[in-house]
Amino acid sequence: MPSKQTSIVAIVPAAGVGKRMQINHPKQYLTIGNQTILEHTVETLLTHPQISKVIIAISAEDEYFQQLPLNKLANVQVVEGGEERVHSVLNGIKAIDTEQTDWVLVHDAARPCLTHQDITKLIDSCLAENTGGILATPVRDTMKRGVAHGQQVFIKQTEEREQLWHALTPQFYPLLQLKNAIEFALSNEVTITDEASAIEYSKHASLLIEGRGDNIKVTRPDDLSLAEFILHKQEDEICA
Ligand SMILES: Nc1ccn([C@@H]2O[C@H](COP(=O)(O)OP(=O)(O)OP(=O)(O)O)[C@@H](O)[C@H]2O)c(=O)n1
Ligand SMILES: C[C@](O)(CO)[C@H](O)COP(=O)(O)O
Repeated sequence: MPSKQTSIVAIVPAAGVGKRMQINHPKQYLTIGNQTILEHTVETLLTHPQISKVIIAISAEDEYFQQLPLNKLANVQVVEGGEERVHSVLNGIKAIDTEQTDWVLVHDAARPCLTHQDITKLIDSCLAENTGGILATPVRDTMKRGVAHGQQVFIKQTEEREQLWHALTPQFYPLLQLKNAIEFALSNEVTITDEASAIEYSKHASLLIEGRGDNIKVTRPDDLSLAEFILHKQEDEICA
C-alpha cells in the first residue's frame, strides 16, 4: 500500500506513428470533438483524484505536442519516447522521483474512452491486494488460430476461450517492480507489448480486473468513429 504522502503517477506512451491507421498523421493527434485523442486521454487521467501527475512520452520528431495547451500544465511532464512502446514507458519510469511515488499507472494515449470508474476500480483492487494488475475484458467470440497458406489464411485450431482476456490499459504496478521487470526483460531480448508481460517474465503476479469493453484502443481507421460515438455516449451518461 502506498504510504500516505506518496501519490500515483501516470505514464502515457504517445510516441507511436499509428501505421495501422493508414494516415500520415500520428493517431494520438487526430481530433474527436474539440480535442485531440491525446488530450482526451490525459484530461481523464489528470482529473482523477488519485493521480497527481502525468508523464507523456512523445517522439523526438513530434511536431504536434507543442501546439497543445497540455504543454503548459504544471502536472504534465514530457519525456522522449523510444523505438518501441516498452522503451517509451521505461523512459517515463526513469523520470519519476522514487522518493515520492511507489506505484505507477501506464495508459495508452490511443485509449481516449477510459473512465474514472475503471481507473478507481483498478487502483483500489490492486492496492487492496498489494498486487499490480491490468484492466481487461473477457473475449466474447469463439477464437481461432490461423495459418497462412500462400495468399490465404486458414483455421488451424479453435482456441480454448475459458479465461481468455483482452488486455487493456491502464496497467498499474509498484514502480520499482515494473522498472526492474522491464529492464530484466529487455536485457534478455524478450518481446514486451504491455507492462504485464514484463511482470510475467519476472514471475510476479498480476490481477486481471474486468473493465469496460468500450475502453478501445484507436488502432485502425474504423476505430475513430467508434471512439467518437463512445465518448459522446459517455458524455450523455455524465449529463443524465
Ligand atoms: N515506440 C512507441 C510505439 C507506440 N507507443 C504508444 O503506445 C500506444 C499503443 O501502441 P499502438 O496502438 O501500437 O500505437 P502505434 O505504435 O502508434 O500504432 P501502429 O502499431 O499502428 O504504428 C500508443 O499510444 C502509442 O503512441 C509509444 O509510446 N512508443
Ligand atoms: C498495451 C496494449 O494496449 C494492451 O492491449 C497493447 O498491447 C498496445 O498496442 P500494441 O499494438 O501492442 O503496441
